[in-house]
Amino acid sequence: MTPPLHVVVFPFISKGHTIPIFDLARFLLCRKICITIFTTPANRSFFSHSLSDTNIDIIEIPFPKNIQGVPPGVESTDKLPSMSLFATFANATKLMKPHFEKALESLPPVTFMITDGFLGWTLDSANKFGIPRLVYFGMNAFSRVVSISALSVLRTQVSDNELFEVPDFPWIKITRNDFDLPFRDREPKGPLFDFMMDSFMAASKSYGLLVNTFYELESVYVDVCNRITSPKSWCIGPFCAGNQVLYVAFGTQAELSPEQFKEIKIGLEKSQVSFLWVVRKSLDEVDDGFENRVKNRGLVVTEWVDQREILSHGSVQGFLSHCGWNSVIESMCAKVPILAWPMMADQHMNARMVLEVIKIGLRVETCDGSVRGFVNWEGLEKAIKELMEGEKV
Ligand SMILES: O=c1ccn([C@@H]2O[C@H](COP(=O)(O)OP(=O)(O)O[C@H]3O[C@H](CO)[C@@H](O)[C@H](O)[C@H]3O)[C@@H](O)[C@H]2O)c(=O)[nH]1
Repeated sequence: MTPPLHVVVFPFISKGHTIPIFDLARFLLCRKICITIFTTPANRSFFSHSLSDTNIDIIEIPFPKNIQGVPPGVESTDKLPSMSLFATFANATKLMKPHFEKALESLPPVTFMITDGFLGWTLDSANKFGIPRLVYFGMNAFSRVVSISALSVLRTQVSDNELFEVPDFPWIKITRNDFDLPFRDREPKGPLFDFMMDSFMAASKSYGLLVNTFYELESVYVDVCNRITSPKSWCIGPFCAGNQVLYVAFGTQAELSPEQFKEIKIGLEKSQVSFLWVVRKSLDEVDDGFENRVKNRGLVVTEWVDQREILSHGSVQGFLSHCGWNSVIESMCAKVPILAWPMMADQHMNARMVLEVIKIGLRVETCDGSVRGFVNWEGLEKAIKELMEGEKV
């Protein structure tokens, strides 16, 4: 058996950079990737608390002491007395390099690392250990390419509030004041500028950029980004939608054979999706370890639930349903697409309506292609993946 992929993750020590990385890490966990995440002692409790439901290994390495202007114990940008200390703070992280490398030495083989763009110094460590570095920058493709394209105009005399066309995107008008200091200066310089240039330089020599966006949202800007900058930007967001939950419930009357039950369990396990499965009777007399194997992403409930509330939860992105009319209409109201698995009564007609008339769902595949056929785990896994990930397999 091939060993699981192992990824080292090092978010920048600021909440706005760390929180999306937690989402990304969960996304990787769902794909059976082992994760080791780095942070500093003062951030440890935030990490442990936020990741308490996962098996992510947290390694803390000391944050440098006696950094001028940075009070002792301040290890996150939200705790800085003033953001004017940002460059000093961010530059101080470079002193963590020996600790980071010492920790890397003792880890099992690392497949790749994902480190924040502001931790540009990790590129050197990555190269030393022969580990590809993927960079996470908090910004989207639009902000990035519009800023790059505007550089030539910022070098001119254009005044602070004068609208100008962005050279590569003439339909966008911005002003010099849309940029922070020192970047809006005609000739920007200073510690923050130098720090950013170093960060961008390190990113450009890395393996790839992970962007918290999706291609369809800003395809024009992503395409330009990939044309004028390197390495490639991979749009794998939105990270916050990484934990999409499939709600599985077959109403109050449908009966499933033990064989069919077994296939559902395997299908849910293999699909790797997060799920909430409401069953009318307990899963099995024999404990086959199913609930334990899916414990970080799947929940089986045997009690009555508030289905409407579940469907209206933002994480629920799909409903594997028997297509009882109440379930269909509740799913529609909650704007949740349906994976239809009709079983009896009007449900077959409802499924046809869902698929062929209002087109708000897909259907599970039966072994013999008939509407009442047995559904094996492969057919179920395939349909779940298509519904949840848009992947036609
Ligand atoms: O734990 C639970 C289980 C069910 N529900 C609710 O119970 C209702 C279930 O209704 P439905 O989805 O229509 O399923 P059935 O109970 O199976 O419905 C029967 O009645 C429907 C309406 O006539 C028919 O369309 C179905 O084929 C028939 O099986 C829905 O409102 C659900 O929200 C909960 O709130 N919590």
